[in-house]
Amino acid sequence: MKIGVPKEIKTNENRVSVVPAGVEALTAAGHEVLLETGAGVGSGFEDAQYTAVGAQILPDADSVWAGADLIVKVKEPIEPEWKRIRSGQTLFTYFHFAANEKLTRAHLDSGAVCIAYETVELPSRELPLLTPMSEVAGRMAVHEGAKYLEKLHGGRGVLLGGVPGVPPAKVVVLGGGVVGINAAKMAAGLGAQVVILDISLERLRYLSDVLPANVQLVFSNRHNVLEYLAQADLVIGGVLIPGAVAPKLLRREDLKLMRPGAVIVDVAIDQGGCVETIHATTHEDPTYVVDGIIHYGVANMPGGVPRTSTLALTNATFPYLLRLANQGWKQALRGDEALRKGLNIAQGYVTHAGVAAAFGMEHLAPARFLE
Ligand SMILES: NC(=O)C1=CN([C@@H]2O[C@H](COP(=O)(O)OP(=O)(O)OC[C@H]3O[C@@H](n4cnc5c(N)ncnc54)[C@H](O)[C@@H]3O)[C@@H](O)[C@H]2O)C=CC1
Ligand SMILES: CC(=O)C(=O)O
Ligand SMILES: [Mg+2]
Repeated sequence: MKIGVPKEIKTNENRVSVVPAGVEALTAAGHEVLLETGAGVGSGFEDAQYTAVGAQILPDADSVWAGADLIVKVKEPIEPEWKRIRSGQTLFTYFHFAANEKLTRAHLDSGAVCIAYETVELPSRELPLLTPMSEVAGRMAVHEGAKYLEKLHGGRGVLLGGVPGVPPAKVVVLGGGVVGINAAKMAAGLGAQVVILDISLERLRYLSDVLPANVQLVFSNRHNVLEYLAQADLVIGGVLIPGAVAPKLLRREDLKLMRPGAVIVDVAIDQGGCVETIHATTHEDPTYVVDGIIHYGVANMPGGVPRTSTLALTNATFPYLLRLANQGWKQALRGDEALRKGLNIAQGYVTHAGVAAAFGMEHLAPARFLE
């Protein structure tokens, strides 16, 4: 099969979807890898490292998209890329369709098969292709939050860990999944006083076993969210209903309860965000202020640390990519229930209930396309 690796063009996105080790395994299995020149440079991989293991380097994105049966990316194709998508082509990447109707309609119109990293789901309910980036973003949310709490950046001027004689900052984490546990570990390690709110008692029990004593576990309901919000210096949003638009846990009027100069890092922004006043921002211009509260809504946070993120992402995605290449999408999805849950759009139809619900559309079960 011909596998295309375009250079990511979303602003400040320096990850790449396949590393040289992956190309080596794909070419050994008899596949051709078409890589856009410079695709790996932002993650520290030169073209020569790819050609050494059998990749063909193509001069531009048009030739990669035109030549490949299977396109593997990191981020959703953005508008300038839409005209390149061909009917029948398979796309394997993050899409986050439920947050963006225009994106969804463009992919429906393309006739392509869209398998979304973020909804591949194991029987344990783990999201194996989202997990590594949620680990990165959860950890990074604390760095970013600490930075914007500095006075220079408009924050309250509070140091997360405090110092002897001065109490530490209060960090409230909404959702105790992968983002939540990673954020909590980092914030707690810096000495902050952390609260995680989640609706899953099973998850709260697990978190109480593995997290240190400066992390409090609280059941998430509106009453409790507002109580902890009022004391927070930093709020980190990490709730998720897989594939669906994120529930809004903070409303605009709630910001008035918060301390001026407090910071919200809404990691859940890629599914629309869990804060009513959040909108997507970029690494170049990551924050804005509403009612005195700093909002951070970067939708590709791991793109800011591309070396770590590319290695972490491709460790997880590669086995699935190899299966798609070896078997073709239909056979690979027939044999793997987890990967089948990744099918969001096929040949003009929505195949994921969460995406369909976001826009009041109908959806067909993936099985309909695998006969
Ligand atoms: N902005 C970025 O660059 C990135 C964003 N993300 C996003 O971060 C979000 C979280 O991802 P993960 O932690 O991997 O998800 P996860 O599935 O591991 O955790 C989500 C948690 O939210 C909890 N939850 C659901 N509804 C809730 C509610 N109403 N109140 C409180 N808790 C609730 C669930 O019980 C679960 O524990 C996703 O939208 C993901 O796409 C992930 C990586 C990078
Ligand atoms: C998960 C995601 O959207 C990202 O890593 O950019
Ligand atoms: Mg994202």
